[in-house]
Amino acid sequence: MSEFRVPAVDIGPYVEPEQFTDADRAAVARAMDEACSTVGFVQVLGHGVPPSVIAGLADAADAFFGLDPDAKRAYQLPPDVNRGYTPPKSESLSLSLGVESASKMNDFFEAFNVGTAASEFPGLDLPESDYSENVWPSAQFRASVWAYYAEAGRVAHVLTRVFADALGLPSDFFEQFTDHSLDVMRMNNYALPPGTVDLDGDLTGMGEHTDYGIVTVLWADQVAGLQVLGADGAWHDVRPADGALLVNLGDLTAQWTNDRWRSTLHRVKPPIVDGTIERRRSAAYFHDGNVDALIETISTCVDEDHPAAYRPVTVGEHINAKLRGSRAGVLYTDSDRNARRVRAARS
Ligand SMILES: O=C(O)CCC(=O)C(=O)O
Ligand SMILES: [Fe+2]
Repeated sequence: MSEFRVPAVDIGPYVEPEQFTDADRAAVARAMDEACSTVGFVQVLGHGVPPSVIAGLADAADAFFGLDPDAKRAYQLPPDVNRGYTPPKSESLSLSLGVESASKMNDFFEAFNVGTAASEFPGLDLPESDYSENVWPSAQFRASVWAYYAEAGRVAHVLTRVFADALGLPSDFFEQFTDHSLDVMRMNNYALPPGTVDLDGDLTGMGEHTDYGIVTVLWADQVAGLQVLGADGAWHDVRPADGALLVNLGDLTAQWTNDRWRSTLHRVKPPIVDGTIERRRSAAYFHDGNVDALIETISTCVDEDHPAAYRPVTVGEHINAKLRGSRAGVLYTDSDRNARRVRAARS
């Protein structure tokens, strides 16, 4: 069996263009094309996010998740508002895929979501239901989380420029779809108090899913748990290398590229040590695109051997159908292919 590996790509030549040549950038774009075509997950180096900003994010998440359950629940919002606190076992990501979890148990992660708000674009009439305002447990939390949010957003934007080059498109191709991008960051905490862990039950940290948008920038600590479904049909453990951010493609990119690039299935199954869950943390920054952008397969990705596989969809339509699955328990039904891949991997 061939060894599963998440390729590393150093995007330094795009982050600090003046220090590199066009040939350096072309090499990055080629490496990205290879990674996106084969795995759909990439270890990104040279991203330029200061370690102090990452440490600030981790500290803010630790401080919040360390509060009493009641204090955390004060920041819970209705399921149709994708912001604020999500208690453990209130979502089921596999429902976003059209698959019910074997035990019908919800995922045990808890999360805190922040995102882009309509008020950031006073000149545009953006729907508040998508671009909801944030809630902030403290000024310190807000400053630290927002500093990282800005950095992750910058990295996501740089990545779309790498993608455009890798796909042979004009470098600014994605700008028209992302100038008021509906971005959301989910900070995840995988932990259950000692004594509450039912070792015989189905312990899913986060159920299998694909991400919904264009690209995800994922910071994760190095505790095991993240698993990626390889082209070989098996689940593989993935841990970020020192200093790396994990990057994976979402459904909209698979759709744009007619599956030349992969929106890779992944899930989280944190290890159990001495009868308790080894705590794990992550923060997924979802770069989803403008709510009103129409995603149509890129013409260079369609030919006789690769007929167009998807009907055009707006970002808002797709993201909301998916969120109704994960957050509101309404099974998503437009993804037979992915649901089949998950069932095949289970058996
Ligand atoms: O915790 C992780 O490493 C993955 C999280 C994830 O897949 C998500 O939030 O969509
Ligand atoms: Fe994900």
